Amino acid sequence: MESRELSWTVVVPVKGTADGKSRLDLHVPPDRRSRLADAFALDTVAAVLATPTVERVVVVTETAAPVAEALATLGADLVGDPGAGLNAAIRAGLSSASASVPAAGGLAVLLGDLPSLLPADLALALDLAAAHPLAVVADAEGTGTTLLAARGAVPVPRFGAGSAARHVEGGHVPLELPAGTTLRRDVDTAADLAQALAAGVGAHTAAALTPPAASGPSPRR
Ligand SMILES: Nc1nc2c(ncn2[C@@H]2O[C@H](COP(=O)(O)OP(=O)(O)OP(=O)(O)O)[C@@H](O)[C@H]2O)c(=O)[nH]1
Ligand SMILES: C=C(OP(=O)(O)O)C(=O)O
Repeated sequence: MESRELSWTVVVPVKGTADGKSRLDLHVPPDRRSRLADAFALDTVAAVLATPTVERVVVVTETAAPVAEALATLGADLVGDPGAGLNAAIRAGLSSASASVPAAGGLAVLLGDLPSLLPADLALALDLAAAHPLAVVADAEGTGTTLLAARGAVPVPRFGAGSAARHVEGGHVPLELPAGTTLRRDVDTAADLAQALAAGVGAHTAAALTPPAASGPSPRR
């Protein structure tokens, strides 16, 4: 087995604009939906920063976006979004981050819509990914991608509908993870959000769902 306990640099794309999470049909005003999208990103990045083998988190976003300052306050480094879609944003993050990845380090891409993510689940996946030059984790449906990881290489992002199969075709090895891992629980739709709430969500998402002066879901952490 190749070296374990690599330290990782993780690139997280966060749209940060008002049109994020357009499939999340909750019958709420658009500003509320975009606050929720920001909360997903904050919970995702907080979990990544709490993962012991993660050394650095690079968030690619519009640096003027309301969420950018909060992400930086958590401890993420920011890279400006080139404004040419998800794959271009990820390539910008990888190109900025790869220059400072140590020889014994790994480089990963994690999507920023995983409000249930637990650091232990990410740590396990990164540990397993360390055995492969390129690895991928599919979303709960098995069609999308939540994580790409690379050791001694740079992941090749081919995100968009059906991306898991494209990443496998591109040489990323699918990781076998325990059933129920929170790493696969991305939130695109209201049904996904219901499942995420059942698994438990981070404090930002719980707060964003709690109407003022009323009780709502309790944060898990
Ligand atoms: N920086 C950046 N991040 C993006 C971009 N598009 C999507 N993302 C992020 O990538 C992750 C997964 O994206 P999607 O599920 O496609 O999110 P989305 O575009 O907000 O959602 P839909 O409108 O429902 O397609 C989320 O963390 C998004 O914030 C982009 O153009 N730039
Ligand atoms: C962007 C992707 O996922 P989602 O289904 O969350 O949009 C993807 O898997 O490429």
